[in-house]
Amino acid sequence: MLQCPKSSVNRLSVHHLLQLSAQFHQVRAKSGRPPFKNRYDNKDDNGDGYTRKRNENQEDRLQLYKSRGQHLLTNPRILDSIVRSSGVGPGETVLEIGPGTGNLTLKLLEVAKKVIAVEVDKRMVEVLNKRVSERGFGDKLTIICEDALKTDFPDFDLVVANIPYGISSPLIAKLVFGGYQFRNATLLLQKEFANRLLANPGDSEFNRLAVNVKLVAEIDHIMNVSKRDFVPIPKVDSSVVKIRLRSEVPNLDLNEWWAFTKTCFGKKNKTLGATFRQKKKVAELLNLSKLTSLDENIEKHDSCNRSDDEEDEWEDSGTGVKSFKEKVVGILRNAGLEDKRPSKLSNEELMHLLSLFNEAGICFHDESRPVDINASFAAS
Ligand SMILES: C[S@@+](CC[C@H](N)C(=O)[O-])C[C@H]1O[C@@H](n2cnc3c(N)ncnc32)[C@H](O)[C@@H]1O
Repeated sequence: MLQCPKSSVNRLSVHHLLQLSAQFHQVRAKSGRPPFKNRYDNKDDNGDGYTRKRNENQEDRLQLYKSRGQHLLTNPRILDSIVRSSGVGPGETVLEIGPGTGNLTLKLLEVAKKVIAVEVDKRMVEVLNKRVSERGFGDKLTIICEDALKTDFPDFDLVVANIPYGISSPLIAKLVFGGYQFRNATLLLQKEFANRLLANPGDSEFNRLAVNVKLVAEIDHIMNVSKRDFVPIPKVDSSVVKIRLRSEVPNLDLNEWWAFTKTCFGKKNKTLGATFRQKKKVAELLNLSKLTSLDENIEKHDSCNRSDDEEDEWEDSGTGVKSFKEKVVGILRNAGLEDKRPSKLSNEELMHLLSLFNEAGICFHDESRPVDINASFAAS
């Protein structure tokens, strides 16, 4: 009788599956019936690293960890569609984040000039290396065995990747704000996350990440992918999106913009009036504005822009919190935005509001603190 270990199916190692399979084949051989052929007996390497694992002893213990987002895309039709929709050409270098066992990498190597694969898991890298050299593509592949969020990427033309979903926000922020020049990024993302990225002002999913990414890039939906196309099957469906950097981006201080959108979208369903009336927020902005006005250039600029009356009011206000709050809310009111929710505003409206605040000497970015894109976008 076949015996299945008591561990759950998700934790069933390939080693156990091989044992089960061997027992099954022995029973069948004893019964005199011809050997049973299943899809795991195939020698073909049709982009399914999992299939090969069952044929090769050294890979038979490779466990896939959910914590690292290790869901391998195994449907060759979807893999082909992703490569086709990326538009990668024979002269181009592709950056792939999280190549895993190489299902997508092998498809990319067939058409690209070069692939740079960034993979954090050494065990995956071993399998990838082996499969790629067996197919004679070794010269075209560079593997960087590091955390994609902690390493600088070499030059590339395109990104094509089934990324670990847990790092989607900071990774996309790194790609679009990291100073990289590339034609486009074709990414497989969790469907809900993709919907948020694709959302427009007024949509319920519209959030800070969408606001920020749309400032510098355009995003298109390419296709949906069923959870059943992955091994192991995840809980969620996926979507492929294509991100293209805009050729012209607004001329603004990105640190200031990120800090501003963080304030506005802190509670995205609150009106801006309610957000900017919060005592803590008012005190924070007041402190920041005082700090910033110590800067020589800003001091000059402020003095030029403030009337004597305004200057007196600023200085006479003791802690200044009350008059500062009135000033902040006054700006919102005059702009007709006091009762508006940030998720209903276009980027142009938000940029206009930021310029009004800045002109009034109200700043959002604390220059004494270094900006960490990973941390800043981790929770978007
Ligand atoms: C969703 S799997 C995709 C595997 C393969 N591309 C496929 O489609 O079959 C994500 C891969 O990203 C790797 N990974 C997870 N976190 C990473 C990180 N911070 N940097 C680089 N790779 C990472 C995982 O080890 C895993 O191999």
